[in-house]
Amino acid sequence: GSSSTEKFYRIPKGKGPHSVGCTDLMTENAVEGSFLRLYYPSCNATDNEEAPWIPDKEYYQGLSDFLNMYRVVGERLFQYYVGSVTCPAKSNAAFKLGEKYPLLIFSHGLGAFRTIYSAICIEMASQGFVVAAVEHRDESASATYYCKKKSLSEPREESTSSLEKEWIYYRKLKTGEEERCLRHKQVQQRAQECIKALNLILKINSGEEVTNVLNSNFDWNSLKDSVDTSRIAVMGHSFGGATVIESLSKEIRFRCGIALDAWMLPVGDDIYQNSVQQPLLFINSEKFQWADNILKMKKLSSNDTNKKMITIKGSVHQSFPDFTFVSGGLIGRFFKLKGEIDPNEAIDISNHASLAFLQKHLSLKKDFDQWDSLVDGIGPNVIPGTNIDLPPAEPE
Ligand SMILES: CCN(CC)CCN(C[C@]12C[C@](c3ccc(C(F)(F)F)cc3)(C1)C2)C(=O)Cn1c(SCc2ccc(F)cc2)nc(=O)c2c1C=CC2
Repeated sequence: GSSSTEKFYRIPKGKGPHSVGCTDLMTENAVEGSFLRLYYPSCNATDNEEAPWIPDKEYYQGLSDFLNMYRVVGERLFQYYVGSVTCPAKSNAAFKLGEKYPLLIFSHGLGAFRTIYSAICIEMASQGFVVAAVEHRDESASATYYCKKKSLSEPREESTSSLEKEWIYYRKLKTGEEERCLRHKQVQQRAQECIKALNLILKINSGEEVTNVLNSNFDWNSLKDSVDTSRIAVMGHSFGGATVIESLSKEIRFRCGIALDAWMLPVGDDIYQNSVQQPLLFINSEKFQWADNILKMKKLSSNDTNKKMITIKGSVHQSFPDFTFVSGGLIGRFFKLKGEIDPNEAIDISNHASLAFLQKHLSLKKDFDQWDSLVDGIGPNVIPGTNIDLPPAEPE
């Protein structure tokens, strides 16, 4: 129904000129394959349904593991509270032809997965981006899966739409295990998965046939010659922010990056030998950051005018993922899913600053430069740099 509460707890629609579709793509019957949710400008498909926000119950089980809850409790809680939430994008809607769109690769955070940053991805798609939100198989996601090869002995009737899904759950840190070591290995795999996703989209753009092991009726051939292969960026939240930095240093075709509340621990020390040449925007929340984390960002940005940092006042770490929109006031504040700032205001600041930064560094011909002041930390609820007090700089 359209009761007021439902509208209140909804993931915001894209505000740009395009309707948005979304569809899932998985290649290879192996953990080494690519798995991504594509958000894209679509024709105004009225008869398509909105996509399910969290498509399998195993994601609830993975979230319970991640949040140290009993699965039997977590699964029912999530099913009850968010089981019917859809994301405001039309499932498998026809791709909007006629324009070459810049490409954005999105990397999720620790314990997250590909579908829960839909407010950001849908806004970017509505503004004319093709967005590939990858699902990482480094065991940092709450849950993910790959489709096992159909064994020859199995009945081969076409009707068997049920895929044999092999689930991989969140890997907790083992006692005595060095977190830096595990996270550094994971961030390298995550960067490779972003580069693999980039190559996959470019392959599709060139008109090459790609096998989607998921049963979807989306016509991937409609993406032929629709991606602007010279305008590609990478974006991510928290662990995904570290993945942005690693991906930029490994892949020059990523022309710039946006790190949302980056978690710098996984970033190896070698990165500070100026191996990130591309422009990079750090968009930080007020409450998540701490001195050591900020100092690593500053070390990376050492007097490089192409590296910018802004902080959104009143925001928290969870102001970027979708839970900030679907949780009620009480739960939202208890779990720190909402800050003092209204969640919609916070995501608008983040998205507008991102669009302005992307226009500047991908030389887009849009009107996103209207938000240039935000990238300089000028505007309501935003400050340049950080609110964190840093120790006085070491004398040179
Ligand atoms: C439990 C102890 N600890 C395990 C390591 C988790 C501690 N934790 C804070 C949490 C995530 C929290 C959360 C989410 C979601 C609900 C829900 F109820 F709304 F679903 C509740 C409560 C619990 C806030 C984080 O890890 C924060 N964080 C995240 S959170 C990304 C995420 C994951 C799942 C989501 F559903 C939404 C967002 N991504 C990162 O890359 C990094 C960090 C920290 C450093 C690097």
